[in-house]
Amino acid sequence: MNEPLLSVNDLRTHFETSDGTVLAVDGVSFAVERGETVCLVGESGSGKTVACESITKLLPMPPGKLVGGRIDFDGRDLTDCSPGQLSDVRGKRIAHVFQNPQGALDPVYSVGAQLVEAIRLHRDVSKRAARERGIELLDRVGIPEAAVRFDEYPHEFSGGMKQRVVIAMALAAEPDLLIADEPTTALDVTTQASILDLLNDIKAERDMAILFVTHDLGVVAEMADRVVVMYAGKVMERGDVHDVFETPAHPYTQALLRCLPGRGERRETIGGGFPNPTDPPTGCRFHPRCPHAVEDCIGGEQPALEPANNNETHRAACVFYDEDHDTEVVQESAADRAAQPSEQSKQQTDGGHATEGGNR
Ligand SMILES: Nc1ncnc2c1ncn2[C@@H]1O[C@H](COP(=O)(O)OP(=O)(O)OP(=O)(O)O)[C@@H](O)[C@H]1O
Repeated sequence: MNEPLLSVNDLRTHFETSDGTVLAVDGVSFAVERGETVCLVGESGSGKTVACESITKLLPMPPGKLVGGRIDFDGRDLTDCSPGQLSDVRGKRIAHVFQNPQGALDPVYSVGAQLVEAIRLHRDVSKRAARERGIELLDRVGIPEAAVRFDEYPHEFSGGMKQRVVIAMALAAEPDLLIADEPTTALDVTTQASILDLLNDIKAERDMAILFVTHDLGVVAEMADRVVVMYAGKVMERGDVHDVFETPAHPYTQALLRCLPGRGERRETIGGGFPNPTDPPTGCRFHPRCPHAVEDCIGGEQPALEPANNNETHRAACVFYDEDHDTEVVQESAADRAAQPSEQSKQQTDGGHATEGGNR
């Protein structure tokens, strides 16, 4: 079998802060194959962005520290690269698109000048050829009258159009992997849908892989081939999108899926608070919020990712999938979930309360 394009193994990225060590990413493993979209999902603070930033060491301040693990990209260990080797990969083979397109564009230069620079950084072409390629790219990402708008400045573009420009700049390098971190969160629903369609079309045309970060499971359903569910710096579940949506194995994934709007009369929230990232619970990090938690969930380390539903590619980090426990206790199908109100919604109806997760 071919090696995956990207393979992240036991990645640990921590931040030293005055409150203690933030275990932002704490032993995370996943892979992205060529030409596929993998979605990283989980509540705010789960470590999705830090995991992505760790891949090309674009870590924010105060300096996050990659304290362990290995990141292999196309056969090269990125954790062991010199800054020069890393800059060959960053922006060329791996491009990033972030939530806020404003931050990615320089207000002082025209969109075209920035595109030409991005193109010439990666290709030895004349200014004229770069201009032609830039107009082609703007046209490809759905900017009307691309030749005219090429010479306009970022402030002359709407939020959705700016994000299209940023995607055009990312594509200038013809990357093998696009890391898209909540690229549509700041946009209205219609613009969001058209940008997602655009990314799907480009992926199919170019056989490009996408690592897509979102907390929106509706977006996952639109985009993902495979899903990695993160919680408090750990992977709780991963698998093919159909398996994870139809038979979610980890109680955390089941709870997240109940929060999808449109399933029942009101949008649910996951009960209990999100853990303190400097002092997360022992055992399964989700155990204080888990309706199925038993003694074995409380101590030690996060359970290993074990095959769920006898499927090697669908795995869950929950004690109920080891050989000592009865898996049926936590198994739930999409049909069961749609038919039954959850424990949390019962509590809400009974006057109990549930809180949105998130620590920022
Ligand atoms: N520069 C930093 N300094 C200290 N802690 C940080 C820093 N950046 C992120 N963190 C912490 O790392 C943890 C993971 O953050 P991260 O942004 O990766 O979460 P996320 O899942 O992407 O959330 P969101 O969906 O809100 O973007 C959080 O506890 C966050 O507060």
